[in-house]
Amino acid sequence: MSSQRYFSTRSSAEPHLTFEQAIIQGLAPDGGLYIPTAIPSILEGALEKWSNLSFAELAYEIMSLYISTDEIPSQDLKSLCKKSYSTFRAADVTPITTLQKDSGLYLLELFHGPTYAFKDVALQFVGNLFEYFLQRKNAGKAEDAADRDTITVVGATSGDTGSAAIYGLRNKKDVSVFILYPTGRVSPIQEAQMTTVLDKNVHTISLKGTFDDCQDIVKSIFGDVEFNSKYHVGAVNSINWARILAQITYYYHSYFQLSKNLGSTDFKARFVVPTGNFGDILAGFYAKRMGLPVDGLVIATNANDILDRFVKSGSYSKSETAGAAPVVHATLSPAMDILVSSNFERFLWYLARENLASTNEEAGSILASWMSDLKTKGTFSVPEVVLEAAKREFTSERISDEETAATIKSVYQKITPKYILDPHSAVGVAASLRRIEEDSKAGVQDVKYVSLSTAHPAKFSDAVEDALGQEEGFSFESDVLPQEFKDFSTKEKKNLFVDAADIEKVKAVIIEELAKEKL
Ligand SMILES: Cc1ncc(COP(=O)(O)O)c(C=O)c1O
Ligand SMILES: N[C@@H](CCOP(=O)(O)O)C(=O)O
Repeated sequence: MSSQRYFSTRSSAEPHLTFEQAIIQGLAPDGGLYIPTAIPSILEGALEKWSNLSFAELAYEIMSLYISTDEIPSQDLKSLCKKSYSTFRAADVTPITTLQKDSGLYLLELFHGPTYAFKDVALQFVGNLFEYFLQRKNAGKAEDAADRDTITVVGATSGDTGSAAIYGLRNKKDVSVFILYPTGRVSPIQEAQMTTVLDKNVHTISLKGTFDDCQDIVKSIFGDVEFNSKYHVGAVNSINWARILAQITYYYHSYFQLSKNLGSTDFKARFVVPTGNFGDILAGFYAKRMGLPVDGLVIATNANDILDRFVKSGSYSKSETAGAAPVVHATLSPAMDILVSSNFERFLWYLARENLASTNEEAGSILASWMSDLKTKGTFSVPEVVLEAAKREFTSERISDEETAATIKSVYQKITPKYILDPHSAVGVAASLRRIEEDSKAGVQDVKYVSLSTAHPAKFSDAVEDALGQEEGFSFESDVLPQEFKDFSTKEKKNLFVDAADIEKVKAVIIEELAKEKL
């Protein structure tokens, strides 16, 4: 198969990169996100052929459609997939569990990886992929050679990407990791997961600001040509195409599990995704476009609802009402407290290309214009034809904190007694329950809702304790906390602090810390 090439959402006139180049580059020089020149279709009979594969085998089959053997030989890619998913606690890696059979509600548990959040599925793979590319580039060079290829990973997190990236990249040679997170806006467990990793090449930076401030600084660092060319900046956020690619697998794997569970494929599969940066559900979009029989993709947001507002209005606006200042709400699901969903740009490109543009170049220009308006005016609107196309791919629900807490409680009490949801998963389940009720009233049948459970409840004690603390016999300590989390309080920690959303201060810290690594 000829190798896929990758180009920027903002200008396909730029050089088309190989898979390796796109992964190492992370973000395009024009600020755009890399997308493949084509979304491959699965072959006739693939669904039947793949239905009994292991997660790692299935990941290989899917990734092979985007990575040609002249870039990564089959055996190497199989080994990368096998290694990446050998670290998961569940035999099925991402098992499906039945929440409520009668109403067709299922939960896709994505939190059985090393850091107990769905980010592990991609970041275990990304860490091994970076290592693979670097080992290949540095083959034959001395361990201390000055000309070794290196990567300085700079990532932003609202809580889960950070630890998943650190656990995916720690102990990797020629890699340094810098993770920015908003001070006081991640959970204690999320912070401890990051700051208790004392490896010399791992650095966490607590920054006074929001996740969006951290994300904007990361993107600006990628745009700093001099800094980037000197330090070879790498991306672990979902701006990196490898993150999206690796997340496609669990849509297929869960569909196969559900088909086996039901003993039939005669159902309509609808995936409900608690959404913040749009990377998780975008993988579902690719899965569907490739040929997975997906009857619907539902965006479930918390009060930070830029995506829900877009789906309902066609306006992509930082402010909730015209003229008002943008606000990032602190919610029970903090990892989704995101103002601008950076990955939405990839989907917007397909909307522009398929509904407005006659060439890729024209679509890139439209995207560049929309992104420029978003930056300068805080908003842009799309034509009706584009909004209608968007709604054929995604619908959306906005879930309040009250509904989130009520859903944690109702699942625990009656829907699936004693099952404990984390608040992000509860956003998705609340949206699913809303849809199930609507379907019932409308007489819609044969729908199965797969709600993505994106984190283990142990990572969000406040929300879980608030919702369940009064339940007889409930104990967060004994019912929820894994032993490894109990040890955090006594572990040594290291952290760095930046007192403002200031890119120069962040760059200075990175430079200083890189120098220390060499001592
Ligand atoms: C636990 C959890 N759930 C859901 C999300 C939303 O995923 P995405 O950002 O890919 O939309 C995130 C991160 O954003 C998360 O950390
Ligand atoms: N919720 C995320 C925010 C960053 O999302 P990403 O998918 O772009 O890494 C987090 O947990 O950090």
